[in-house]
Amino acid sequence: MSEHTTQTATPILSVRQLKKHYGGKKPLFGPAPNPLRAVDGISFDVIEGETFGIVGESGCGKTTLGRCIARALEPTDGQMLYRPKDEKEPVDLARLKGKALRPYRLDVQMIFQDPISSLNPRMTLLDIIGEPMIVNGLAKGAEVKRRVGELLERVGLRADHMSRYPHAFSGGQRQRIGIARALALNPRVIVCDEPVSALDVSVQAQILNLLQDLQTEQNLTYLFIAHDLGVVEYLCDRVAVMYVGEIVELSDTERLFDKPLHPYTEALMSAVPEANPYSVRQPKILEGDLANAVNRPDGCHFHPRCSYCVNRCRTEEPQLRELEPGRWVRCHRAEELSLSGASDTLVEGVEA
Ligand SMILES: Nc1ncnc2c1ncn2[C@@H]1O[C@H](COP(=O)(O)OP(=O)(O)OP(=O)(O)O)[C@@H](O)[C@H]1O
Repeated sequence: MSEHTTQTATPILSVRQLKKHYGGKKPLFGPAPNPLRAVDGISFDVIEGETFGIVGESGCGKTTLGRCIARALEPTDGQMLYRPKDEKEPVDLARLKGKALRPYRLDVQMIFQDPISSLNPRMTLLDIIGEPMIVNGLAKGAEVKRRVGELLERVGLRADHMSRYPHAFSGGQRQRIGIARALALNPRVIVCDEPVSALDVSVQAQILNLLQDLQTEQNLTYLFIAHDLGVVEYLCDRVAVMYVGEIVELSDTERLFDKPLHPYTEALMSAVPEANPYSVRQPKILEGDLANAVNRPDGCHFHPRCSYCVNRCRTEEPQLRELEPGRWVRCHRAEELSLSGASDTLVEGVEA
């Protein structure tokens, strides 16, 4: 059975009990310290062609998860079962290394938050986009130039820009270069790590539209990491909400924003500033800091910050369970709470 999804389509990627821990090695003498559990037993399926959002506060493990999936980091434990295009059986990206990993590694590319630091300032666009093609044997000679020109035009730049360096471009244009570089390897899955959060709002919309057009054209699958819930609501088909290395809620986007099931999701939504003058929303302040990923609170890790906390939450750790088809939640009280969604906030009878 597919875990944490009720979609019937075959997943392109099935993440199972994925862990990435830092530290915790036993010293020569004395007990091993607790590791930092950046990602701690995460499972979900991603369907081909969908945009799967990953949200949560800074430090909850989103980037670590994305980097493990793109194999920029080696997971500590768990599986990442990827279904290659012409092969029936999935391969476990978490287990493969070196040469065996190489062909599949191309299929999963990453776009980074900061287009300035992710592009080598000493390389021209031709080298930045063309070199990975050459290294991976996808093109050589004049073919490289032709492909780079095509890619630049496809992402909204000009082919004759290829002789320039990244510093000659604006933030939005640099993100377009980052997208062209990811596309150069003909990926099927792209991990987009906060791709628009460093950009001006007007430029954000252009980049999001470009990503959507590319997805339709090339049947790309996106893992979209973000903390801007507006962007997530606009772009994602399904969303996983993370808290200290774990998924606390997983749902299709529409139902998540309409009626969240986890108090943490409700608090994240409530924290989004509203421009609507008719809103009667009382923002739920998320008190305290994100729990410490080395010494997490007993019971539900969110309980010290939760306004719905009861005794059971302090002692018994909730499991991620399917409350409605396709809706997973890690909260003992999910059935009895009636939480506010993003649209639950207007004065009655007044349209936004
Ligand atoms: N190389 C590392 N060594 C030790 N700890 C790390 C390392 N990388 C990340 N961490 C820790 O892992 C946890 C998760 O970090 P991560 O960057 O994945 O979170 P995030 O949700 O992506 O945050 P942000 O939105 O700020 O990027 C944090 O506590 C972070 O300090």
